[in-house]
Amino acid sequence: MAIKTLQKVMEAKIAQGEKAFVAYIMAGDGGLDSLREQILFLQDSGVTAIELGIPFTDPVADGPVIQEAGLRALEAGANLRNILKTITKFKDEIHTPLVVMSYLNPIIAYGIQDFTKACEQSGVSGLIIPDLPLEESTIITSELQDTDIALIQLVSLTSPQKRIIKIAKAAEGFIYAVTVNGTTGVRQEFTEQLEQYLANLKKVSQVPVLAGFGISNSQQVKEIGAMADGVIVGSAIVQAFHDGNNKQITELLNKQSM
Ligand SMILES: O=P(O)(O)OC[C@@H](O)[C@@H](O)c1c[nH]c2ccccc12
Repeated sequence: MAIKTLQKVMEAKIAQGEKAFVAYIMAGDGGLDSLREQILFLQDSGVTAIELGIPFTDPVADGPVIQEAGLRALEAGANLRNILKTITKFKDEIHTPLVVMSYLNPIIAYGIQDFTKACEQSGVSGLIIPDLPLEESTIITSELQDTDIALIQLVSLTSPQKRIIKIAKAAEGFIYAVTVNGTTGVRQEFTEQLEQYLANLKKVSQVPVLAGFGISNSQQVKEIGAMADGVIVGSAIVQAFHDGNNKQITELLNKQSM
């Protein structure tokens, strides 16, 4: 299996002695019209990849900030289909890999084959499907095989080592190391186990290991970034865009200095 673009981009960043930074946004929060602007803003800010959240009525892994953003996006009429269609319109302007994060339900409703085709047409480089366990992932990996779209696997603090090794074997793009037990959203403190957890993942994984959940300020970006190959920041960016505080996002990235 050829190495996919998303992974190559991550590896190139890391090879420069830098850390990867993935910024999550809720697609359609602020209306579908603001999607282009938000993506280009993050691209200009120098993020390594952009994670596009698809709004869903039952986002079991999400905390209040992303839940509310999802409701606003749904109210604005955003859905998987029109989000992908919107991106297709300006895909030539996007040079930063896009990762679609969706729960399984909207993908099944779309139809897996049609969804995969639409992702290819809009230039999507990766997928995160948090409620699709590795054991069932063939329903989509069979469609992704001949594409340049990577299915990102998630690992949690409670994953047993045997499972971690299994996931690492199947991993492509990067491994998403969830850093908290619970839902997305800003945290003040992280478990003492974090360093060991991430070190172990890096040891068993052939692909970059990125840490996400709870990371919201430059101090945390730096500290947790140092333990992994990079970080993923969601709620803090979603909130900043909602507040019109783009400067805060720039600061988060500028002080990255990892
Ligand atoms: O918001 P946080 O705590 O910074 O966490 C990242 C996260 O938002 C993003 O990657 C994400 C949003 N919803 C998810 C559901 C599952 C896995 C990951 C996600």
